[in-house]
Amino acid sequence: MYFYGTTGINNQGHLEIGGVDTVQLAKEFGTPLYVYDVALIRERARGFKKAFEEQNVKAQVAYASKAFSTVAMVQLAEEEGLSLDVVSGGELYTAIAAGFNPAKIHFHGNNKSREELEMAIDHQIGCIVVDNFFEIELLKTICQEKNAKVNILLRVTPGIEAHTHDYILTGQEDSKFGFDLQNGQAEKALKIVLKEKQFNVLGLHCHIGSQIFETTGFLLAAKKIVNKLAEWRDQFSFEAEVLNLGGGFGIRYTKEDEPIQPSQYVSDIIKEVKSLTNQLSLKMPEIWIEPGRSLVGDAGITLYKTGSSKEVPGVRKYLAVDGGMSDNIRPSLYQAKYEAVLANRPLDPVNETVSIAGKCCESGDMLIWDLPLPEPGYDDILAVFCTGAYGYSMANNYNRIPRPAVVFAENGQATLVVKRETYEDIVRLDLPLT
Ligand SMILES: Cc1ncc(COP(=O)(O)O)c(C=O)c1O
Ligand SMILES: N[C@@H](CCCC[NH3+])C(=O)O
Repeated sequence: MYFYGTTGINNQGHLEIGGVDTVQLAKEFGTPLYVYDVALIRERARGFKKAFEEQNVKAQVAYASKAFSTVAMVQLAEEEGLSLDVVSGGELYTAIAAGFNPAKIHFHGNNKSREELEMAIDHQIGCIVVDNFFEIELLKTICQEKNAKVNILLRVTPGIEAHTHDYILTGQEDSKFGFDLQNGQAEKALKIVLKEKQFNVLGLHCHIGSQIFETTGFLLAAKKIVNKLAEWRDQFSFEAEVLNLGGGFGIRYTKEDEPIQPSQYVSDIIKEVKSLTNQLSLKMPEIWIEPGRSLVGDAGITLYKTGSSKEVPGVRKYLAVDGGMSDNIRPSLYQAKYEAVLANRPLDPVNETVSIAGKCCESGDMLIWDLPLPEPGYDDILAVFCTGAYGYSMANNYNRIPRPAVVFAENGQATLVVKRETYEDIVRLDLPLT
């Protein structure tokens, strides 16, 4: 059994997190329930920040809020001195509603709407990460209308194929994101934005993918970009103040995953950028990163109640829980793997192998295949680990299942930070036939 952060077993023999008994949590707040170990999120945030401070490099650690965006989470990010990456009007609205300092917000996205860009400009956010030629024109027009000047980064694709699931590759040439560095698009974009007085071009951004376990991809990306920066310094007298290398740092979901320390990614990246800029006599840019999963992923667990089970003789036993792909779509979408225990009796001898099914009307709604467990009964509490990133944020109402509540646990204190959806919420936007 592997425990993350403050997760462990208490005197009652129950799983606890943040000093709070998970069986009590399930009783008080119902299931399914997302629970976060706040101390672990703080530890992860401080780890990234410290890694930069130790190397004495100007930096911003921007929390990629797509991993888990709620008002309380954004406030926690601010408490920890992080910047914030948002990718939609909804995430930006959440940040503003949370009172997050707009100057530390970076806005991403491959198809930001006019309304979203206007919202970003009106709130004077820190920077807009420009993704494509269409956006350059749109942003220019809006800035002219509003007589505004914005900080921008150009998102470039450096042609890196990170070793991860195909669907979460983003740094390769054939990508819907960004300007390609090698086929001349990035250079063409730079020439355009440098001419526009509405833009203050801070530098470049790239994101090579997600759930990456090696530093090689980041270093290769840095090398390609810094080499290009040297060419651009000579051609256009442009020197980047900022180099944003995105997020994507991998975490441990199961025992097969062997992540490296955040400080390792950071120190390898810094070493590489320092050495490259030195060689090419470029000034050392600020390094920005955008971790999402690695800040919140292993700090979250989901509690479910067990329900029906079905034996397929000689094949397998299915055990159904009261959630599924509606609260965690990652197994169906990416064949993502998770580990889990019975939270109400984690120390019971493991004597069964069961496959955890969700309750959605979809054969692919399976949370975990072949999970070793003590023989489960009806109404046991199943705790699935490492659901803190892209769980709540990708939750949906398929089969009109209400989305679960979210609780923050810290120092023995449980705080409800997102209420459970109700059936009234489910029909709230529906209009009857007239
Ligand atoms: C531009 C950008 N930045 C940051 C992230 C965060 O990635 P992760 O949660 O893997 O750290 C993503 C998602 O992959 C992204 O697309
Ligand atoms: N949502 C994905 C990762 C994509 C990240 C955004 N570019 C996941 O659950 O792993």
